[in-house]
Amino acid sequence: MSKYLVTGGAGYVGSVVAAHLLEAGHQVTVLDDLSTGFAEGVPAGAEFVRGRIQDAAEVLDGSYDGVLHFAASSQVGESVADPEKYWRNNVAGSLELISAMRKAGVRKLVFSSTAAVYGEPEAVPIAETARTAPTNTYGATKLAVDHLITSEAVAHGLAAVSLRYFNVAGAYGSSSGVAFGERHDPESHLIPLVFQAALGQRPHIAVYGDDYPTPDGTCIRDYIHVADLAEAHLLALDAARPGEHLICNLGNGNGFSVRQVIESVKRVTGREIPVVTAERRPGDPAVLVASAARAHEALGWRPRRPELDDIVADAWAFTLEKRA
Ligand SMILES: NC(=O)c1ccc[n+]([C@@H]2O[C@H](COP(=O)([O-])OP(=O)(O)OC[C@H]3O[C@@H](n4cnc5c(N)ncnc54)[C@H](O)[C@@H]3O)[C@@H](O)[C@H]2O)c1
Ligand SMILES: O=c1ccn([C@@H]2O[C@H](COP(=O)(O)OP(=O)(O)O[C@H]3O[C@H](CO)[C@H](O)[C@H](O)[C@H]3O)[C@@H](O)[C@H]2O)c(=O)[nH]1
Repeated sequence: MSKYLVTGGAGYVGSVVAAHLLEAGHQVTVLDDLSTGFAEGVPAGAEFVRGRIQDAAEVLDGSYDGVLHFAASSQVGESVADPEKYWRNNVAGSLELISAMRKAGVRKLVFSSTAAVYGEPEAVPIAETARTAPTNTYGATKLAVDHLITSEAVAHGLAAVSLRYFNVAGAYGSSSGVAFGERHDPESHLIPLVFQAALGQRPHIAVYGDDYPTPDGTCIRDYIHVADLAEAHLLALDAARPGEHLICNLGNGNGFSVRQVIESVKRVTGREIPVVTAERRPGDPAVLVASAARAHEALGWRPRRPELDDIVADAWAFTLEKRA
């Protein structure tokens, strides 16, 4: 059994990973300022400290075996409108966290990076060796933290893994029967927005552009089940080596179009979904699909829930449970 600090463990991905760590028998402390997370999202069995990563030195000591770092501001549009918030929270916050880790002698880190570091891809599927050219401040700050981690590994022997998530989706029902899913406010992600249209909470779903060079003209993305993502984090903790910074994409390697996602939601929910076609959203690449080859080789990771309907069904079950 090991002891881990999970920053951002009251948020969507962090709460699911914290639940997986607890189920694997580990001890977990969640550090979260609840800026976008929910105290009830912290899984039972985890210690909860309400606080900021900027003050991580007050929490970390030599009893921790590692840190899983999810805490961040992560809305692309907001990052363009208010870049200072993103440089401060994501980059300066991570610098304080990494510095506190060094002082406390905590020498293992798994970091939530993003496909947004690549920007408009030159080729798909996207490998980790692809050019990094983020098209928004959010992606730029995540790339800066990746560089920060590399230099810490080289200079001070940190054992580190960055996982570059593609489109995280779905929800997780833990063995204790508690479900963890996506609750962003405002919501900007496609699947929860299509649910809102299915529930009549918004008049329709707007498809952002149907003139892309794809088979049905709508954007293609690589949707990965949050529980598959969580399993990769536990494997990453095992794979981390002192002085090395391993970077792995996390996606299924399969793409689905916006229209395919809407069709899947129709099948799963059995509901009508009003759809309108809207302008392209600025900065949206036509196709973003991961090469998951390195995650397979370096982590021994394989997604176990790659079917879009299964991902959508789990997310729908969580949405209904939250409404009940
Ligand atoms: N959801 C996705 O599709 C996706 C894709 C790629 C990368 N990511 C990354 O994964 C991580 C988790 O994303 P999520 O979707 O779960 O987001 P989320 O907003 O649900 O979770 C982030 C959590 O971090 C907390 N937090 C933010 N700043 C903090 C600070 N300074 N100190 C302490 N806590 C702080 C928030 O309160 C929240 O609980 C983020 O780093 C995000 O950039 C997410
Ligand atoms: O109302 C909507 C919302 C989204 N979309 C489309 O649906 C696709 C998926 O959009 P999301 O906003 O759900 O996800 P993104 O692909 O934009 O973003 C994801 O990938 C980014 C990297 O590019 C970041 O990592 C981000 O956190 C992650 O959610 C995109 O083609 C988008 O244009 C619509 O058509 N209508």
